[in-house]
Amino acid sequence: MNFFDKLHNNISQNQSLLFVGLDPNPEMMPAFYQSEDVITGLWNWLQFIISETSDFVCAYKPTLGFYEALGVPGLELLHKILAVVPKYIPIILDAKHSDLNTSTIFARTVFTEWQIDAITLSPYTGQDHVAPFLVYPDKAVFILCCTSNLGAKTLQHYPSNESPLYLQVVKESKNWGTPEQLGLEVGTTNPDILGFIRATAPERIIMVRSIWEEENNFSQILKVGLNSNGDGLLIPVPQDMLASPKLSEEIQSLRSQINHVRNEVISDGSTCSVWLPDVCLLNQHPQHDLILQLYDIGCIMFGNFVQASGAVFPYYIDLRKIISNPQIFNQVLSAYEEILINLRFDRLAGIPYGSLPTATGLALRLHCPMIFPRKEVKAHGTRKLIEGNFCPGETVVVIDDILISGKSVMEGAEKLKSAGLNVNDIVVLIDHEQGVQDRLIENGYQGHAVFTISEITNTLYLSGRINEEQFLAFSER
Ligand SMILES: O=c1ccn([C@@H]2O[C@H](COP(=O)(O)O)[C@@H](O)[C@H]2O)c(=O)[nH]1
Repeated sequence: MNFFDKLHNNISQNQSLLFVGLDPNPEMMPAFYQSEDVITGLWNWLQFIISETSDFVCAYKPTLGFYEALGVPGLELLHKILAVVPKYIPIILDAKHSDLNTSTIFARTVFTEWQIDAITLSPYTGQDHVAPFLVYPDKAVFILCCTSNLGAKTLQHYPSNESPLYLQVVKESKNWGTPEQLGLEVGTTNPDILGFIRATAPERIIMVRSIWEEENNFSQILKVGLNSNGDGLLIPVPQDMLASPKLSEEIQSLRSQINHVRNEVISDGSTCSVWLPDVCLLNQHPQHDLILQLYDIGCIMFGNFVQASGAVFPYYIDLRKIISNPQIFNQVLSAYEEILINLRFDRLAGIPYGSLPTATGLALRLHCPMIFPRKEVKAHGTRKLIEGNFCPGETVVVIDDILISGKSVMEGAEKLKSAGLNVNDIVVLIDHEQGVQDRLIENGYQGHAVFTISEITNTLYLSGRINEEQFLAFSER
């Protein structure tokens, strides 16, 4: 089971967003455990914490630095602790690892040998550093975006409060991994900061830190950080509570207070005016979320746009942007894949230039060879009309982005046919409708589309993304 599912199972099973730090910090160890040698005392204390809290938390978070500071016995203690945490509770190792040259080997050790579920990472070495951790599909990372440390302010708020670096970290790291694999770590006592981060990353899990430093902000912090389902936050159990002999009672009381705020957020959300259009899930398009995401990243634009044919449409679709957003690109590939698995073909062919990345992604996913017809034939070199290897007589499925008149995709298909290949099926993401499918059939092709332009506009309108005027501009075309 992957980290995300394991976490969500625990959140619903234990009805808790709380996580507990399993930190062998001798300075915080209660007096009761101090008569023994330090490692034994810490081991007994941490075991007590686990037994008192395992029914009331969604995750545990050991901090690597505390174990390392105890030397070899500390690392042995870490392994003992990892072994006694119930297997169904995910473990997030707080390592804030950031070294590029050790990331591959460190990821392997932590995820395969130590069987840790997730790890915290610092963002400054960029995606190159995070990628080795993301090659483990069942594991996750939390990117440190913001800390409450006063000394960090000059960096985090650089260059200005309107456009602070910490928000840039959030925006950039969203491109590194899916919401299931990449969450954010945010230390703050300021509800505004958490609110900005939540608005920038509505889909991410945020592990909050330091929120207990100003306890009177508690409810406000939760309200801005929780998503509309009343989750999306991982909340730490205050450190001093872990030294209490009544830990189990205290953590249950804290859980109730948090769940009270969660319920308020859920009921506020259910009476909000934008809820109504979304409420009928029965009519929701299967690719509803993908449509909204394509709109949100600017692939679907409104206005009067002149098409290659000279016609003016009330929209323009620019699917070339997808490649800059790996998470959405992945979903787009899955949507094509659902259609392709029902077709018979020997090779995939992308139509240049817009559909070459998609065809390449699909070729890798489906382990299927790819070719492409050139847009223009070079006057030098091989002068090939078609790039890639093929055998005449093979069947090729053509991949394109959008069908408007069908002209460009049919031109590509004709080039493939002139080289002795069979082309029956054309698969696109968007069908503009207005008779283009019939035109394909008249020319001997079967068109398949993930969604039509009316499905897109209906979804955008029902979700409140476009207004009535924009919606009607489509229906009246
Ligand atoms: O909104 C649009 C409209 C067109 N394109 C580009 O045009 C072709 C499809 O046009 P046909 O008339 O079917 O030849 C498509 O491949 C795009 O490259 C677009 O991107 N967005």
